[in-house]
Amino acid sequence: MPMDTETKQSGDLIFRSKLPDIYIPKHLPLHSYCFENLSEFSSRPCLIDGANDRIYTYAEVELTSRKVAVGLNKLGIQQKDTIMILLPNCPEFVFAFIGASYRGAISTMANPLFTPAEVVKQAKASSAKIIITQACFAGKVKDYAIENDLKVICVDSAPEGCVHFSELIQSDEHEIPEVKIQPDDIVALPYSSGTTGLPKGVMLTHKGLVTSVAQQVDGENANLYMHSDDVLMCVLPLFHIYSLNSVLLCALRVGAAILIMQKFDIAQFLELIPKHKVTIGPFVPPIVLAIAKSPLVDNYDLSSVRTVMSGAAPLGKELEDAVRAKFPNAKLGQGYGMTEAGPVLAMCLAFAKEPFDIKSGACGTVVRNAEMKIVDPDTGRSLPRNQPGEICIRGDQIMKGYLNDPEATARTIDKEGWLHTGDIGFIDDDDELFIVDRLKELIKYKGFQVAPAELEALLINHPDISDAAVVPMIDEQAGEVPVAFVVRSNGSTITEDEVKDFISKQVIFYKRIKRVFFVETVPKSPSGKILRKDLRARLAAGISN
Ligand SMILES: CC(C)(COP(=O)(O)OP(=O)(O)OC[C@H]1O[C@@H](n2cnc3c(N)ncnc32)[C@H](O)[C@@H]1OP(=O)(O)O)[C@@H](O)C(=O)NCCC(=O)NCCSC(=O)/C=C/c1ccc(O)cc1
Repeated sequence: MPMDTETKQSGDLIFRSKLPDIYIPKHLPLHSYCFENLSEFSSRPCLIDGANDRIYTYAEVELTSRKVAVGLNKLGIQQKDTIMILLPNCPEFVFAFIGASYRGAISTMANPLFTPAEVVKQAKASSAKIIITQACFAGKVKDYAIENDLKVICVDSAPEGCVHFSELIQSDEHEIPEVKIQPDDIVALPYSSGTTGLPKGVMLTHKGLVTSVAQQVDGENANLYMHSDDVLMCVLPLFHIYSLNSVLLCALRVGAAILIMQKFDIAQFLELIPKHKVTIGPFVPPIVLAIAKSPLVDNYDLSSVRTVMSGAAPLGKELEDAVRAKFPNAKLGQGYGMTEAGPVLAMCLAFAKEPFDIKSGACGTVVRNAEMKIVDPDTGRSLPRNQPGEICIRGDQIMKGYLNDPEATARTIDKEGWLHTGDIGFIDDDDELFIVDRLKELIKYKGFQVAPAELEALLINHPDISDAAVVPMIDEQAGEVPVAFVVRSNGSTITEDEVKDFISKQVIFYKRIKRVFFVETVPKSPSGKILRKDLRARLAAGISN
Protein backbone atom coordinates (compact mmCIF):
# COMPACT_ATOMS: atom_id res chain seq x y z
CA MET A 1 0.00 0.00 0.00
CA PRO A 2 1.77 3.21 -1.09
CA MET A 3 2.10 5.99 1.45
CA ASP A 4 0.19 9.19 1.17
CA THR A 5 2.95 11.49 -0.03
CA GLU A 6 0.97 14.72 -0.04
CA THR A 7 -0.64 16.37 2.97
CA LYS A 8 -2.15 19.70 3.83
CA GLN A 9 -0.81 21.47 6.92
CA SER A 10 -2.05 24.93 7.94
CA GLY A 11 -2.84 25.70 4.33
CA ASP A 12 0.47 24.38 2.95
CA LEU A 13 0.66 21.48 0.53
CA ILE A 14 3.52 19.34 1.75
CA PHE A 15 5.26 16.54 -0.11
CA ARG A 16 7.08 13.64 1.50
CA SER A 17 9.08 10.63 0.39
CA LYS A 18 7.40 7.44 -0.76
CA LEU A 19 9.68 5.70 1.74
CA PRO A 20 8.46 5.64 5.34
CA ASP A 21 10.22 7.70 8.00
CA ILE A 22 12.93 5.87 9.92
CA TYR A 23 14.58 6.11 13.31
CA ILE A 24 17.64 8.36 13.11
CA PRO A 25 20.14 8.39 16.01
CA LYS A 26 20.39 12.17 16.01
CA HIS A 27 21.89 12.25 19.47
CA LEU A 28 25.15 10.69 18.24
CA PRO A 29 28.16 12.76 17.26
CA LEU A 30 28.94 12.36 13.57
CA HIS A 31 32.00 10.11 14.07
CA SER A 32 30.13 7.80 16.49
CA TYR A 33 27.27 7.52 14.01
CA CYS A 34 29.59 6.80 11.06
CA PHE A 35 31.49 4.14 13.00
CA GLU A 36 28.48 2.74 14.86
CA ASN A 37 28.73 -0.60 13.03
CA LEU A 38 32.52 -0.58 12.73
CA SER A 39 32.98 -4.02 14.33
CA GLU A 40 31.21 -5.57 11.33
CA PHE A 41 33.83 -4.31 8.87
CA SER A 42 36.88 -3.17 10.83
CA SER A 43 39.32 -5.25 8.78
CA ARG A 44 37.78 -4.30 5.44
CA PRO A 45 39.21 -1.63 3.15
CA CYS A 46 38.01 1.85 3.99
CA LEU A 47 40.24 4.14 1.94
CA ILE A 48 42.05 3.10 -1.22
CA ASP A 49 44.53 5.68 -2.46
CA GLY A 50 44.11 5.57 -6.24
CA ALA A 51 47.56 7.12 -6.73
CA ASN A 52 49.49 4.23 -5.17
CA ASP A 53 46.94 1.49 -4.32
CA ARG A 54 47.64 1.88 -0.61
CA ILE A 55 44.73 0.55 1.42
CA TYR A 56 43.68 1.77 4.86
CA THR A 57 41.29 -0.53 6.70
CA TYR A 58 38.34 0.74 8.71
CA ALA A 59 40.21 -0.01 11.94
CA GLU A 60 43.19 2.03 10.73
CA VAL A 61 41.09 4.99 9.65
CA GLU A 62 39.20 5.06 12.91
CA LEU A 63 42.37 4.76 14.99
CA THR A 64 44.29 7.36 12.98
CA SER A 65 41.39 9.78 13.30
CA ARG A 66 41.40 9.41 17.07
CA LYS A 67 45.15 10.01 17.10
CA VAL A 68 44.57 13.16 15.06
CA ALA A 69 42.07 14.30 17.68
CA VAL A 70 44.78 13.95 20.33
CA GLY A 71 47.32 15.67 18.09
CA LEU A 72 44.96 18.57 17.47
CA ASN A 73 44.42 18.91 21.20
CA LYS A 74 48.19 19.03 21.76
CA LEU A 75 48.43 21.82 19.22
CA GLY A 76 45.93 23.77 21.29
CA ILE A 77 42.74 23.02 19.39
CA GLN A 78 39.85 23.21 21.81
CA GLN A 79 36.31 22.00 21.47
CA LYS A 80 34.39 24.32 19.05
CA ASP A 81 37.62 25.66 17.52
CA THR A 82 37.83 25.63 13.74
CA ILE A 83 40.52 24.00 11.64
CA MET A 84 40.90 24.65 7.93
CA ILE A 85 41.39 21.70 5.61
CA LEU A 86 43.05 22.99 2.45
CA LEU A 87 43.61 19.70 0.68
CA PRO A 88 42.78 17.85 -2.50
CA ASN A 89 41.31 14.36 -2.00
CA CYS A 90 43.76 12.27 0.03
CA PRO A 91 43.58 9.97 3.07
CA GLU A 92 44.77 12.78 5.36
CA PHE A 93 41.69 14.80 4.43
CA VAL A 94 39.60 12.06 5.98
CA PHE A 95 41.81 11.70 9.07
CA ALA A 96 41.71 15.45 9.63
CA PHE A 97 37.95 15.79 9.19
CA ILE A 98 37.01 12.81 11.36
CA GLY A 99 39.77 13.66 13.86
CA ALA A 100 38.39 17.17 14.25
CA SER A 101 34.93 15.69 14.83
CA TYR A 102 36.33 13.48 17.62
CA ARG A 103 37.90 16.59 19.16
CA GLY A 104 34.54 18.37 19.04
CA ALA A 105 36.12 20.86 16.64
CA ILE A 106 34.84 22.26 13.35
CA SER A 107 36.34 21.75 9.89
CA THR A 108 36.13 24.45 7.28
CA MET A 109 37.18 23.12 3.89
CA ALA A 110 38.61 25.15 1.03
CA ASN A 111 39.79 24.49 -2.49
CA PRO A 112 43.61 24.31 -2.41
CA LEU A 113 43.67 25.96 -5.84
CA PHE A 114 42.15 29.13 -4.37
CA THR A 115 44.34 32.21 -4.68
CA PRO A 116 46.07 33.28 -1.45
CA ALA A 117 43.51 36.08 -1.03
CA GLU A 118 40.60 33.65 -1.35
CA VAL A 119 42.09 31.23 1.18
CA VAL A 120 42.91 33.97 3.66
CA LYS A 121 39.42 35.43 3.38
CA GLN A 122 37.89 32.11 4.42
CA ALA A 123 40.51 31.41 7.08
CA LYS A 124 39.80 34.81 8.60
CA ALA A 125 36.02 34.64 8.34
CA SER A 126 35.92 31.18 9.91
CA SER A 127 38.54 32.06 12.59
CA ALA A 128 40.51 28.94 11.64
CA LYS A 129 43.10 28.11 14.27
CA ILE A 130 45.27 25.82 12.15
CA ILE A 131 45.53 25.03 8.45
CA ILE A 132 46.15 21.53 7.14
CA THR A 133 47.50 21.50 3.61
CA GLN A 134 50.19 20.19 1.24
CA ALA A 135 53.67 21.72 1.10
CA CYS A 136 53.00 23.15 -2.38
CA PHE A 137 50.08 25.21 -1.03
CA ALA A 138 51.68 26.29 2.26
CA GLY A 139 53.05 29.47 0.68
CA LYS A 140 49.50 30.70 0.14
CA VAL A 141 48.92 30.99 3.87
CA LYS A 142 52.45 31.56 5.14
CA ASP A 143 52.19 35.31 5.80
CA TYR A 144 48.70 35.06 7.26
CA ALA A 145 49.83 32.24 9.54
CA ILE A 146 52.84 34.21 10.79
CA GLU A 147 50.80 37.37 11.37
CA ASN A 148 48.13 35.48 13.28
CA ASP A 149 50.31 32.92 15.00
CA LEU A 150 48.60 29.98 13.29
CA LYS A 151 50.17 26.59 12.77
CA VAL A 152 50.35 25.22 9.24
CA ILE A 153 50.42 21.44 9.01
CA CYS A 154 51.58 19.78 5.81
CA VAL A 155 50.60 16.22 4.98
CA ASP A 156 53.51 15.45 2.66
CA SER A 157 56.62 17.25 3.92
CA ALA A 158 57.20 20.12 6.31
CA PRO A 159 58.61 23.28 4.78
CA GLU A 160 60.24 25.69 7.23
CA GLY A 161 57.81 26.88 9.86
CA CYS A 162 55.30 24.09 9.19
CA VAL A 163 54.46 20.98 11.20
CA HIS A 164 54.46 17.56 9.52
CA PHE A 165 51.14 15.69 9.67
CA SER A 166 53.01 12.65 11.03
CA GLU A 167 53.47 14.61 14.28
CA LEU A 168 49.71 14.80 14.64
CA ILE A 169 49.29 11.06 14.44
CA GLN A 170 52.15 10.10 16.74
CA SER A 171 49.97 10.71 19.75
CA ASP A 172 48.61 8.03 22.03
CA GLU A 173 44.94 7.65 21.16
CA HIS A 174 44.14 6.97 24.81
CA GLU A 175 44.91 10.58 25.59
CA ILE A 176 41.87 11.69 23.65
CA PRO A 177 40.22 14.53 25.56
CA GLU A 178 36.74 13.86 26.78
CA VAL A 179 34.21 16.08 25.07
CA LYS A 180 30.48 16.30 25.39
CA ILE A 181 29.19 17.00 21.94
CA GLN A 182 25.67 18.34 21.58
CA PRO A 183 23.59 17.44 18.50
CA ASP A 184 23.43 21.12 17.56
CA ASP A 185 27.20 21.64 17.69
CA ILE A 186 28.79 22.52 14.36
CA VAL A 187 31.05 19.93 12.76
CA ALA A 188 31.51 21.24 9.21
CA LEU A 189 31.70 24.77 7.88
CA PRO A 190 31.71 24.78 4.08
CA TYR A 191 31.36 28.15 2.32
CA SER A 192 28.52 28.95 -0.03
CA SER A 193 26.95 32.12 -1.35
CA GLY A 194 23.45 30.62 -1.15
CA THR A 195 20.76 32.50 -3.00
CA THR A 196 22.48 35.89 -2.96
CA GLY A 197 25.61 37.84 -2.02
CA LEU A 198 29.09 36.73 -0.99
CA PRO A 199 30.24 33.29 0.23
CA LYS A 200 29.16 32.61 3.81
CA GLY A 201 30.03 29.91 6.32
CA VAL A 202 27.33 27.23 6.30
CA MET A 203 26.97 25.79 9.80
CA LEU A 204 26.34 22.06 9.49
CA THR A 205 25.82 20.28 12.77
CA HIS A 206 26.40 16.74 13.98
CA LYS A 207 22.64 16.20 14.02
CA GLY A 208 22.27 17.68 10.54
CA LEU A 209 24.88 15.50 8.88
CA VAL A 210 23.80 12.38 10.77
CA THR A 211 20.26 13.01 9.57
CA SER A 212 21.32 13.63 5.99
CA VAL A 213 23.44 10.48 5.78
CA ALA A 214 20.69 8.42 7.43
CA GLN A 215 18.14 9.78 4.96
CA GLN A 216 20.31 8.37 2.18
CA VAL A 217 21.70 5.07 3.40
CA ASP A 218 19.78 3.98 6.53
CA GLY A 219 16.53 2.07 6.84
CA GLU A 220 15.36 -1.31 5.62
CA ASN A 221 14.78 0.10 2.19
CA ALA A 222 17.62 2.63 1.96
CA ASN A 223 17.06 5.40 -0.57
CA LEU A 224 20.66 5.23 -1.78
CA TYR A 225 21.40 1.60 -1.15
CA MET A 226 25.04 0.81 -0.45
CA HIS A 227 26.80 -1.82 1.64
CA SER A 228 30.21 -3.04 2.74
CA ASP A 229 30.95 -4.82 -0.55
CA ASP A 230 30.61 -1.58 -2.47
CA VAL A 231 33.48 0.47 -3.81
CA LEU A 232 32.74 4.17 -4.28
CA MET A 233 34.66 6.33 -6.70
CA CYS A 234 35.70 9.42 -4.77
CA VAL A 235 36.83 11.77 -7.53
CA LEU A 236 34.66 14.74 -6.64
CA PRO A 237 36.45 17.05 -4.23
CA LEU A 238 35.91 16.31 -0.55
CA PHE A 239 36.15 20.03 0.18
CA HIS A 240 32.63 20.34 -1.23
CA ILE A 241 29.71 18.91 0.63
CA TYR A 242 28.52 16.61 -2.18
CA SER A 243 31.55 14.35 -1.94
CA LEU A 244 32.03 14.85 1.78
CA ASN A 245 28.49 13.73 2.54
CA SER A 246 27.24 11.46 -0.23
CA VAL A 247 30.57 9.73 -0.80
CA LEU A 248 32.71 9.82 2.34
CA LEU A 249 30.18 9.89 5.17
CA CYS A 250 27.65 7.59 3.48
CA ALA A 251 30.39 5.07 2.67
CA LEU A 252 31.79 5.18 6.23
CA ARG A 253 28.34 4.53 7.65
CA VAL A 254 27.83 1.34 5.62
CA GLY A 255 31.45 0.15 5.58
CA ALA A 256 32.02 0.56 1.84
CA ALA A 257 35.46 1.17 0.33
CA ILE A 258 36.30 4.67 -0.88
CA LEU A 259 38.60 4.89 -3.88
CA ILE A 260 40.34 8.25 -3.70
CA MET A 261 41.35 10.13 -6.84
CA GLN A 262 43.12 13.40 -6.29
CA LYS A 263 42.23 14.92 -9.61
CA PHE A 264 39.94 13.93 -12.45
CA ASP A 265 41.82 12.45 -15.38
CA ILE A 266 39.69 10.39 -17.74
CA ALA A 267 42.39 7.82 -18.62
CA GLN A 268 43.35 7.17 -15.01
CA PHE A 269 39.69 7.19 -14.01
CA LEU A 270 38.81 4.52 -16.59
CA GLU A 271 41.77 2.45 -15.52
CA LEU A 272 40.79 2.55 -11.84
CA ILE A 273 37.17 1.41 -12.33
CA PRO A 274 37.89 -2.19 -13.43
CA LYS A 275 41.08 -2.38 -11.35
CA HIS A 276 39.22 -1.80 -8.10
CA LYS A 277 35.82 -3.02 -9.29
CA VAL A 278 34.11 0.26 -8.55
CA THR A 279 30.38 -0.24 -7.99
CA ILE A 280 29.10 3.28 -7.28
CA GLY A 281 29.96 6.43 -9.18
CA PRO A 282 28.80 9.72 -7.69
CA PHE A 283 29.52 12.21 -10.46
CA VAL A 284 28.66 15.64 -11.86
CA PRO A 285 27.55 16.37 -15.44
CA PRO A 286 31.07 17.31 -16.75
CA ILE A 287 32.33 13.85 -15.73
CA VAL A 288 29.31 12.24 -17.35
CA LEU A 289 30.07 14.29 -20.47
CA ALA A 290 33.71 13.18 -20.46
CA ILE A 291 32.66 9.52 -20.19
CA ALA A 292 30.06 9.89 -22.93
CA LYS A 293 32.56 11.52 -25.28
CA SER A 294 35.82 9.72 -24.59
CA PRO A 295 36.86 7.21 -27.26
CA LEU A 296 38.88 5.44 -24.54
CA VAL A 297 35.76 4.22 -22.75
CA ASP A 298 35.21 1.25 -25.04
CA ASN A 299 38.61 -0.20 -24.06
CA TYR A 300 37.57 -0.68 -20.45
CA ASP A 301 35.25 -3.05 -18.66
CA LEU A 302 32.86 -0.88 -16.69
CA SER A 303 30.47 -3.71 -15.84
CA SER A 304 31.22 -3.56 -12.10
CA VAL A 305 29.41 -0.23 -11.79
CA ARG A 306 25.83 -0.65 -10.57
CA THR A 307 24.98 2.95 -9.67
CA VAL A 308 25.82 6.15 -11.54
CA MET A 309 24.61 9.22 -9.75
CA SER A 310 24.81 12.75 -11.08
CA GLY A 311 24.31 15.86 -8.99
CA ALA A 312 25.34 19.49 -8.38
CA ALA A 313 24.13 20.66 -11.82
CA PRO A 314 21.40 19.65 -14.27
CA LEU A 315 22.02 16.62 -16.45
CA GLY A 316 20.51 16.83 -19.93
CA LYS A 317 18.41 13.93 -21.21
CA GLU A 318 20.66 13.32 -24.26
CA LEU A 319 23.71 13.10 -22.05
CA GLU A 320 21.90 10.79 -19.67
CA ASP A 321 21.02 8.47 -22.57
CA ALA A 322 24.53 8.63 -24.00
CA VAL A 323 26.20 7.63 -20.78
CA ARG A 324 23.66 4.92 -19.98
CA ALA A 325 24.99 2.98 -22.95
CA LYS A 326 28.52 3.02 -21.47
CA PHE A 327 27.60 1.30 -18.20
CA PRO A 328 25.93 -2.01 -19.05
CA ASN A 329 24.90 -2.85 -15.48
CA ALA A 330 24.31 0.53 -13.95
CA LYS A 331 21.24 2.38 -12.84
CA LEU A 332 21.53 6.01 -13.72
CA GLY A 333 19.85 8.78 -11.80
CA GLN A 334 20.22 12.14 -10.14
CA GLY A 335 20.42 13.55 -6.66
CA TYR A 336 19.63 17.14 -5.78
CA GLY A 337 21.68 18.94 -3.19
CA MET A 338 22.56 22.37 -1.92
CA THR A 339 25.19 23.02 0.72
CA GLU A 340 22.72 24.87 2.99
CA ALA A 341 20.23 22.00 2.78
CA GLY A 342 22.68 19.68 4.45
CA PRO A 343 22.97 18.99 1.41
CA VAL A 344 20.59 16.37 -0.01
CA LEU A 345 16.99 17.41 -0.72
CA ALA A 346 16.01 14.74 -3.21
CA MET A 347 17.44 11.41 -4.26
CA CYS A 348 16.68 9.08 -7.13
CA LEU A 349 14.45 6.24 -5.93
CA ALA A 350 15.85 3.86 -8.54
CA PHE A 351 18.86 3.68 -6.18
CA ALA A 352 16.70 2.29 -3.36
CA LYS A 353 17.25 -1.26 -2.14
CA GLU A 354 13.83 -2.04 -3.52
CA PRO A 355 13.94 0.36 -6.43
CA PHE A 356 11.15 2.39 -7.95
CA ASP A 357 10.74 3.26 -11.61
CA ILE A 358 11.92 6.76 -12.39
CA LYS A 359 11.82 9.16 -15.31
CA SER A 360 14.93 10.57 -16.91
CA GLY A 361 15.42 14.24 -16.21
CA ALA A 362 14.04 13.99 -12.68
CA CYS A 363 16.44 14.88 -9.87
CA GLY A 364 14.92 12.47 -7.39
CA THR A 365 12.15 12.43 -4.81
CA VAL A 366 12.30 14.32 -1.52
CA VAL A 367 14.35 12.38 1.03
CA ARG A 368 12.59 10.59 3.91
CA ASN A 369 12.17 12.28 7.34
CA ALA A 370 11.80 15.61 5.56
CA GLU A 371 9.14 17.85 4.08
CA MET A 372 9.17 19.64 0.76
CA LYS A 373 6.90 22.29 -0.64
CA ILE A 374 6.81 24.30 -3.82
CA VAL A 375 5.88 27.94 -3.36
CA ASP A 376 4.86 30.72 -5.68
CA PRO A 377 7.80 33.14 -5.37
CA ASP A 378 5.49 36.15 -5.69
CA THR A 379 2.73 35.20 -3.28
CA GLY A 380 4.51 32.69 -1.03
CA ARG A 381 1.54 30.33 -1.43
CA SER A 382 2.28 26.63 -1.78
CA LEU A 383 1.53 25.08 -5.15
CA PRO A 384 0.06 21.73 -6.17
CA ARG A 385 1.76 19.05 -8.27
CA ASN A 386 3.02 19.91 -11.75
CA GLN A 387 3.17 23.64 -11.06
CA PRO A 388 6.65 25.16 -10.90
CA GLY A 389 7.66 27.32 -7.97
CA GLU A 390 10.48 27.77 -5.48
CA ILE A 391 11.59 24.51 -3.88
CA CYS A 392 11.56 24.66 -0.07
CA ILE A 393 12.72 21.97 2.35
CA ARG A 394 12.31 21.40 6.07
CA GLY A 395 13.94 18.82 8.32
CA ASP A 396 16.73 18.17 10.81
CA GLN A 397 19.30 17.89 8.03
CA ILE A 398 19.33 21.55 6.99
CA MET A 399 21.98 24.01 8.13
CA LYS A 400 21.83 25.71 11.49
CA GLY A 401 22.39 28.99 9.66
CA TYR A 402 25.16 31.13 8.21
CA LEU A 403 28.08 31.89 10.52
CA ASN A 404 27.81 35.37 12.03
CA ASP A 405 25.12 36.38 9.57
CA PRO A 406 21.63 36.28 11.10
CA GLU A 407 20.15 38.45 8.33
CA ALA A 408 21.27 36.11 5.55
CA THR A 409 20.07 33.17 7.66
CA ALA A 410 16.64 34.75 8.10
CA ARG A 411 16.42 35.39 4.37
CA THR A 412 17.08 31.71 3.68
CA ILE A 413 15.30 29.87 6.49
CA ASP A 414 11.88 31.31 7.34
CA LYS A 415 10.21 31.40 10.75
CA GLU A 416 8.52 28.04 10.18
CA GLY A 417 11.86 26.39 9.46
CA TRP A 418 11.55 26.18 5.68
CA LEU A 419 14.77 26.59 3.77
CA HIS A 420 14.20 28.47 0.51
CA THR A 421 16.51 27.09 -2.14
CA GLY A 422 16.26 29.71 -4.87
CA ASP A 423 15.68 26.87 -7.34
CA ILE A 424 12.47 26.63 -9.34
CA GLY A 425 10.96 23.20 -9.86
CA PHE A 426 7.83 21.09 -9.72
CA ILE A 427 6.80 17.72 -8.33
CA ASP A 428 4.97 15.45 -10.74
CA ASP A 429 2.23 12.87 -10.20
CA ASP A 430 4.83 10.23 -9.29
CA ASP A 431 6.50 12.42 -6.63
CA GLU A 432 9.49 13.10 -8.83
CA LEU A 433 11.11 16.52 -8.67
CA PHE A 434 12.12 18.40 -11.81
CA ILE A 435 14.18 21.59 -11.65
CA VAL A 436 13.34 24.05 -14.40
CA ASP A 437 14.94 27.37 -13.49
CA ARG A 438 16.85 29.29 -10.87
CA LEU A 439 15.76 32.34 -8.89
CA LYS A 440 19.13 32.72 -7.21
CA GLU A 441 21.97 34.59 -8.81
CA LEU A 442 24.53 31.80 -8.42
CA ILE A 443 26.59 30.61 -11.40
CA LYS A 444 27.62 26.96 -11.58
CA TYR A 445 30.83 26.15 -13.45
CA LYS A 446 31.15 22.34 -13.60
CA GLY A 447 29.27 22.21 -10.31
CA PHE A 448 31.58 24.77 -8.67
CA GLN A 449 29.85 27.84 -7.25
CA VAL A 450 30.65 31.28 -8.60
CA ALA A 451 29.07 34.13 -6.67
CA PRO A 452 28.38 37.08 -9.01
CA ALA A 453 28.56 39.51 -6.06
CA GLU A 454 32.16 38.47 -5.41
CA LEU A 455 33.25 39.22 -8.99
CA GLU A 456 31.20 42.42 -9.14
CA ALA A 457 32.95 43.70 -5.99
CA LEU A 458 36.33 43.01 -7.60
CA LEU A 459 35.32 44.63 -10.89
CA ILE A 460 34.14 47.90 -9.40
CA ASN A 461 37.42 48.13 -7.51
CA HIS A 462 39.07 48.89 -10.85
CA PRO A 463 39.40 52.66 -11.39
CA ASP A 464 38.32 52.31 -15.05
CA ILE A 465 35.08 50.54 -14.17
CA SER A 466 32.14 52.46 -12.77
CA ASP A 467 29.61 49.62 -12.59
CA ALA A 468 29.39 45.93 -13.37
CA ALA A 469 27.11 42.92 -13.32
CA VAL A 470 28.08 39.27 -13.64
CA VAL A 471 25.70 36.61 -14.95
CA PRO A 472 25.93 33.02 -16.20
CA MET A 473 26.32 32.19 -19.88
CA ILE A 474 25.50 28.68 -21.08
CA ASP A 475 28.57 26.63 -21.99
CA GLU A 476 28.66 23.06 -23.27
CA GLN A 477 31.71 21.95 -21.27
CA ALA A 478 31.16 23.79 -18.01
CA GLY A 479 27.37 24.11 -17.97
CA GLU A 480 27.72 27.81 -17.20
CA VAL A 481 30.55 30.34 -17.24
CA PRO A 482 30.62 33.82 -15.69
CA VAL A 483 30.42 36.78 -18.08
CA ALA A 484 30.43 40.46 -17.16
CA PHE A 485 28.49 43.50 -18.28
CA VAL A 486 30.77 46.43 -17.57
CA VAL A 487 30.25 50.20 -17.54
CA ARG A 488 33.52 52.04 -18.26
CA SER A 489 34.39 55.08 -16.15
CA ASN A 490 34.35 58.42 -17.93
CA GLY A 491 37.01 58.58 -20.61
CA SER A 492 38.25 55.04 -19.96
CA THR A 493 39.19 52.82 -22.90
CA ILE A 494 39.72 49.65 -20.87
CA THR A 495 39.50 46.55 -23.09
CA GLU A 496 37.90 43.15 -22.65
CA ASP A 497 41.28 41.47 -22.18
CA GLU A 498 42.34 43.99 -19.55
CA VAL A 499 39.17 43.35 -17.57
CA LYS A 500 39.62 39.58 -17.83
CA ASP A 501 43.27 39.75 -16.75
CA PHE A 502 42.43 41.99 -13.84
CA ILE A 503 40.03 39.35 -12.50
CA SER A 504 42.11 36.28 -13.43
CA LYS A 505 44.92 37.42 -11.17
CA GLN A 506 42.63 37.51 -8.17
CA VAL A 507 40.48 34.38 -8.42
CA ILE A 508 40.62 30.61 -8.85
CA PHE A 509 40.34 29.36 -12.45
CA TYR A 510 36.61 28.66 -12.46
CA LYS A 511 35.68 32.21 -11.43
CA ARG A 512 37.51 33.73 -14.40
CA ILE A 513 35.34 35.93 -16.56
CA LYS A 514 34.94 34.43 -20.01
CA ARG A 515 33.41 37.40 -21.87
CA VAL A 516 33.03 41.10 -21.20
CA PHE A 517 30.26 43.19 -22.70
CA PHE A 518 30.60 46.95 -22.37
CA VAL A 519 27.31 48.72 -21.69
CA GLU A 520 26.13 52.25 -20.91
CA THR A 521 24.31 51.23 -17.75
CA VAL A 522 23.60 48.11 -15.75
CA PRO A 523 19.82 47.54 -15.62
CA LYS A 524 18.57 47.85 -12.04
CA SER A 525 15.28 47.79 -10.16
CA PRO A 526 14.15 50.97 -8.37
CA SER A 527 15.69 49.54 -5.19
CA GLY A 528 19.05 49.14 -6.91
CA LYS A 529 18.99 45.38 -7.47
CA ILE A 530 20.67 44.25 -10.66
CA LEU A 531 18.07 42.91 -13.10
CA ARG A 532 19.98 39.76 -13.85
CA LYS A 533 17.10 38.19 -15.72
CA ASP A 534 17.25 41.01 -18.29
CA LEU A 535 20.96 40.44 -18.80
CA ARG A 536 20.50 36.68 -19.08
CA ALA A 537 17.76 37.30 -21.64
CA ARG A 538 20.11 39.55 -23.61
CA LEU A 539 22.69 36.78 -23.70
CA ALA A 540 20.11 34.19 -24.69
CA ALA A 541 19.01 36.43 -27.54
CA GLY A 542 22.62 36.69 -28.65
CA ILE A 543 22.68 40.44 -28.10
CA SER A 544 25.83 41.58 -26.44
CA ASN A 545 25.23 45.29 -26.13
C1 LIG B 1 36.07 16.82 -11.72
C2 LIG B 1 35.50 18.04 -12.44
C3 LIG B 1 34.09 17.77 -12.86
C4 LIG B 1 36.33 18.30 -13.71
O1 LIG B 1 37.65 18.57 -13.36
P1 LIG B 1 38.71 19.03 -14.48
O2 LIG B 1 38.58 18.18 -15.70
O3 LIG B 1 40.05 19.11 -13.87
O4 LIG B 1 38.21 20.46 -14.93
P2 LIG B 1 38.16 21.80 -14.06
O5 LIG B 1 37.61 22.84 -15.00
O6 LIG B 1 37.45 21.63 -12.80
O7 LIG B 1 39.67 22.13 -13.72
C5 LIG B 1 40.51 22.51 -14.74
C6 LIG B 1 41.63 23.35 -14.21
O8 LIG B 1 41.96 23.09 -12.84
C7 LIG B 1 43.21 22.47 -12.74
N1 LIG B 1 43.16 21.46 -11.70
C8 LIG B 1 42.10 20.76 -11.32
N2 LIG B 1 42.41 19.96 -10.29
C9 LIG B 1 43.68 20.20 -10.04
C10 LIG B 1 44.61 19.67 -9.05
N3 LIG B 1 44.23 18.77 -8.17
N4 LIG B 1 45.89 20.13 -9.05
C11 LIG B 1 46.29 21.04 -9.95
N5 LIG B 1 45.48 21.55 -10.87
C12 LIG B 1 44.17 21.15 -10.94
C13 LIG B 1 43.39 21.88 -14.09
O9 LIG B 1 44.71 21.63 -14.41
C14 LIG B 1 42.82 22.97 -14.97
O10 LIG B 1 43.65 24.12 -15.02
P3 LIG B 1 43.71 25.05 -16.33
O11 LIG B 1 44.10 24.14 -17.44
O12 LIG B 1 44.72 26.10 -16.01
O13 LIG B 1 42.33 25.61 -16.53
C15 LIG B 1 35.61 19.26 -11.50
O14 LIG B 1 35.17 20.38 -12.22
C16 LIG B 1 34.76 19.08 -10.27
O15 LIG B 1 35.17 18.41 -9.33
N6 LIG B 1 33.51 19.60 -10.21
C17 LIG B 1 32.54 19.30 -9.14
C18 LIG B 1 32.52 20.31 -8.05
C19 LIG B 1 31.60 19.84 -6.92
O16 LIG B 1 31.84 18.83 -6.29
N7 LIG B 1 30.54 20.60 -6.64
C20 LIG B 1 29.61 20.27 -5.59
C21 LIG B 1 29.13 21.52 -4.87
S1 LIG B 1 28.04 21.11 -3.54
C22 LIG B 1 26.56 20.68 -4.29
O17 LIG B 1 26.20 21.27 -5.27
C23 LIG B 1 25.89 19.52 -3.73
C24 LIG B 1 25.10 18.75 -4.52
C25 LIG B 1 24.71 17.42 -4.13
C26 LIG B 1 24.02 16.63 -5.04
C27 LIG B 1 23.66 15.34 -4.73
C28 LIG B 1 24.01 14.81 -3.52
O18 LIG B 1 23.73 13.55 -3.22
C29 LIG B 1 24.69 15.59 -2.60
C30 LIG B 1 25.03 16.88 -2.91
